[in-house]
Amino acid sequence: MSPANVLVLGGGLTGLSAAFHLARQLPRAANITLLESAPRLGGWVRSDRLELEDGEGGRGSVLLEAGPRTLRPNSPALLELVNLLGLKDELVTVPKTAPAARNRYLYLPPLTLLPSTLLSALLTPFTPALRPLLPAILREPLRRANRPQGLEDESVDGFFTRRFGAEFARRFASALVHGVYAADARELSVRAAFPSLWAAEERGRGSVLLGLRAAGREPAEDVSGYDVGDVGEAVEGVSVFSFREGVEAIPRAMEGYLEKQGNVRILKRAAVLSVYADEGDFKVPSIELPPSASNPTHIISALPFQSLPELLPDPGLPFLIDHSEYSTVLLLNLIFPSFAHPQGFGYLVPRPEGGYGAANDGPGVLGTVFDSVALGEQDTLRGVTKMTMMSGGPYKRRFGEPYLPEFLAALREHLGTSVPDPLYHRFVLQKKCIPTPQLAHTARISQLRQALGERPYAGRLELVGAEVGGVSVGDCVRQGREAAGRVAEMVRRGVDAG
Ligand SMILES: C=Cc1c2[nH]c(c1C)Cc1[nH]c(c(CCC(=O)O)c1C)Cc1[nH]c(c(C)c1CCC(=O)O)Cc1[nH]c(c(C)c1C=C)C2
Repeated sequence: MSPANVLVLGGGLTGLSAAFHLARQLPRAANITLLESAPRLGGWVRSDRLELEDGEGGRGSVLLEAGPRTLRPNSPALLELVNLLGLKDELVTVPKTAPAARNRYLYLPPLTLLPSTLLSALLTPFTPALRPLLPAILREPLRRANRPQGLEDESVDGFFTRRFGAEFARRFASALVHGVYAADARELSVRAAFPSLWAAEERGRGSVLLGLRAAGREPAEDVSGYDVGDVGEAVEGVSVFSFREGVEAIPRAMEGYLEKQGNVRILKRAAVLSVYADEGDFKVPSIELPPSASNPTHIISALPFQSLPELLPDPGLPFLIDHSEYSTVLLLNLIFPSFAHPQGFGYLVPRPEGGYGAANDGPGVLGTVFDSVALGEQDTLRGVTKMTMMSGGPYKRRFGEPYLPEFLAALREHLGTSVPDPLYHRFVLQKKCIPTPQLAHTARISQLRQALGERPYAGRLELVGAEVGGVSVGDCVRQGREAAGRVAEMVRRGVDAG
């Protein structure tokens, strides 16, 4: 049997993970081509080490992240990658007992520590800013079930308003959505964005809190089907982790592995214009592609869904895909001379009372991560404070001319303290970096899956990525692994041409 030709589109985490697992599973039975339009692989993940002086004669380096900075150990697919790529000794871990794990703040104002346990929630009357929110939490389990019959989806804001009241939704749900999707809770689908909350309401017979409590007693995802080696033990009791050289250690190590495989070709600065599906091999017209890649038997696309309607000249699929919306985030990495600030992961800022777009929005800050609290170990320059401010998303501001003093003024206001001028700062604009699933997203994705199972695709075109299976790093690498597994299975069974 001639080898299958598998084309992987997109060299972000999902595409890299797909190519990595394919190469491991089909070392001889497939030619694998990975195509990336950018000059580098890794997608939104980017870690840069910067040499710096502290202004008092001290020299050293700091690690800056332009994308995700911490990873959660609840993803067996991610732990498996750490093991297979030999990254265990590079781990930087944050124990569950550390301030960076326990303390998250909300700018209500003032900056307010969120209770992390039920007991601390009951003590919130001593925190004046949280006092109005406590009754909403205490009443929720007693509130009768109120999901309208037949309701298939609703906005995150609608969901929280129904169970906890409008004020709780504005202050808490909007901040939660800022901290994960950089989006407007009034537009985001709760079923797609927070499936565990939607399921908890069902499990708790109407009460989200009772449902979450029951879910908390269930065992974590089973790692037995994954080759996690001794990484499971290394992350026991760990809240989040990264690596000495940052999250980009993962895509760099995958690229290093792929470069050594004889049946894998990586093409950067290379994009495809269209994909035609017929009963035989796909046709991917491109002057840049070798024949094995321009007539692939299987395609795994990890491209953002926003680029797919142009790529697939098939009226059915783009119709299902075309509803994708994304958040654009303007990120500000800051290095300060060390100064005292609350010790925790960081803080989130809820939606302003008057909504977005008001004159006093300032730079539209969604939240700030106190990087050096969790990941100070990555830096060799001592005596500095590292933070990242995130802005944009639903705030309707221009991104053209970010203005540092505006951000520093916002930070001073949020922290309620004086903040020194930074030793270093950089702005990074991440355009359309997080998908924001709209209402009925889950239903559209099931229709899409069904269409891809039918002819002419018949399972030979996989569409994977944050739009389909979740936005965390663990979700992305799991999807790449699963798509690779399905393709490998088809290739082994000799199903390569419809
Ligand atoms: C202020 C903006 C943002 C912060 N992080 C992100 C944005 C847009 C991006 C982001 N954060 C999370 C994810 C999901 C992936 C994952 O690892 O789970 C993404 C894409 C995780 C997350 N961050 C916060 C919460 C509640 C979650 C969900 C999972 C969890 O409970 O850990 C809160 C949070 N995010 C930011 C801050 C400053 C913050 C809380 C203080 C920054």
